[in-house]
Amino acid sequence: MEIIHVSAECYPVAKAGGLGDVVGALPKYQVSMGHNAKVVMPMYRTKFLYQNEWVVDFKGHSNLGERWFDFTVIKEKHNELGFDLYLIDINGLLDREKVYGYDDDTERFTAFQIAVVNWLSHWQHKPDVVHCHDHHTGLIPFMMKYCYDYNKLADIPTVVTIHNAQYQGWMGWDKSIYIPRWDSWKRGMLEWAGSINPLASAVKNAWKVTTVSWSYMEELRYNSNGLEALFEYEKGKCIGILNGIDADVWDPATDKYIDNHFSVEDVEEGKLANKKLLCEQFGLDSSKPLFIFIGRLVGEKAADILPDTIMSSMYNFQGQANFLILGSGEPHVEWQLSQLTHAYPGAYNAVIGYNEKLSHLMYSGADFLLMPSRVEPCGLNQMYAMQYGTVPVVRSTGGLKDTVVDMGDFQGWGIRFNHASVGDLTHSIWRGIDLYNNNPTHLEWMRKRMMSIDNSWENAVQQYINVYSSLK
Ligand SMILES: Nc1ncnc2c1ncn2[C@@H]1O[C@H](COP(=O)(O)OP(=O)(O)O[C@H]2O[C@H](CO)[C@@H](O)[C@H](O)[C@H]2O)[C@@H](O)[C@H]1O
Repeated sequence: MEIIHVSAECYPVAKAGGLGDVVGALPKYQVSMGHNAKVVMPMYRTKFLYQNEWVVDFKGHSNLGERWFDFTVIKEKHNELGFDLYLIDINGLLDREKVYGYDDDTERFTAFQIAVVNWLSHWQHKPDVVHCHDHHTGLIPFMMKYCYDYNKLADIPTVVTIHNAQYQGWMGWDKSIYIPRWDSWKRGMLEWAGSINPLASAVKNAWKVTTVSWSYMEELRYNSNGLEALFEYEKGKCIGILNGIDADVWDPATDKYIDNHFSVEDVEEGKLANKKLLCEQFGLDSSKPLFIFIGRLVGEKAADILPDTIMSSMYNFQGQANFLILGSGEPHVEWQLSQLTHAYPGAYNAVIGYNEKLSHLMYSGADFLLMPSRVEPCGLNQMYAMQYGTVPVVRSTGGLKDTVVDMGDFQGWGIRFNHASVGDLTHSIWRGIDLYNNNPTHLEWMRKRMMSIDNSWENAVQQYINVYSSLK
């Protein structure tokens, strides 16, 4: 099958979070199973662009309201990622270093989507499916059906995958002129609650909607930032498919970012060697359990409860644990987490920023990973942690619920709790400290158990292929 993935992120070209990981891996595994998967994304000015060779595939032009723009589609020459990678360049809009966070993100991603459909409309043949990811590509199913210039694409099946329904790309109706000439009788197919809502539009117009875990699919019907009724109405075309993890990147036996490789057999020795490195680097005590947090410091991840949880753990458990945080996000949380380094030298440290290499060392050297997320569609961190024998300490929600079984349950290997609160998280940290200090044999068993779980992409890929096939 020929599958076109359209996304704002794709690792290692540009990644801001889990979306990048998924779009960097899923097409590669689809290709390895005999399909012809391609990715098209914006041409940001990232390292990957300058380190690889490109050929021009197409040049076109279009309008964003009254603004005329030229675009160029370039293709990576040597199939470095294991699939065809296309980048779309639009000067003045996409030629930036970061993926998101600019005042004109609406204009940037709308122009990107227009360029994608324009490019597809010039193809001599039709792909089997156009697979859009998140709201940045959410207007594409509408454009393919209802924009006069592009509705020859209307019979190509579209699938949208929701990685995160918190962000929906809302636009005021004044921006409706950005969308190329469209059938104004269909305005309802763009709208939700008075705005143009690209995510809602994707759910309405795509032939099939998927999200990244079964539990999150259920949750969307009662907690999806305003779209609950829509998910209830459209539930017939929605399906949950759990993400996999990319074993080429996330395997403690081969990980290019760590020096001390290990596998199930030598997990204790391997992890300890990495833990010692980490503790040396961050002034921590490797004889005590090491709890880490990696991720965006935002409300959705409940990063705001970390400072108080760390203070309460330091007070209640009298320095029996170490903490190391890596992340960036809301400034007041960044500030609080930085300040704590002065309060607890030797037991706590924080790196504010984004650091791919350090994240690998942390997954491999830590004992416990904290994920108190308020919302977690799938969560990759806990799956990476499990692959590296690090016990996930997670709130029972979304994909966390689907991938982690509490150690109190039959053959469980994780720690789960119910509320994103300082009390629940502190209690879970205590369960971790107790396990580490008083039951190391069971901890070792849990590490081996979680490392032998198969979270590979192969299974998920087959489910996506089944979805595409059902649309033929
Ligand atoms: N400061 C930092 N330095 C280095 N690495 C960092 C980092 N902050 C985050 N990361 C990395 O970014 C990724 C985060 O992935 P997640 O899936 O946990 O969350 P995210 O909310 O971005 O993804 C959304 O999409 C994914 C994919 O579908 C869903 O799993 C998830 O639930 C949903 O919220 C991991 O690879 C993590 O290691």
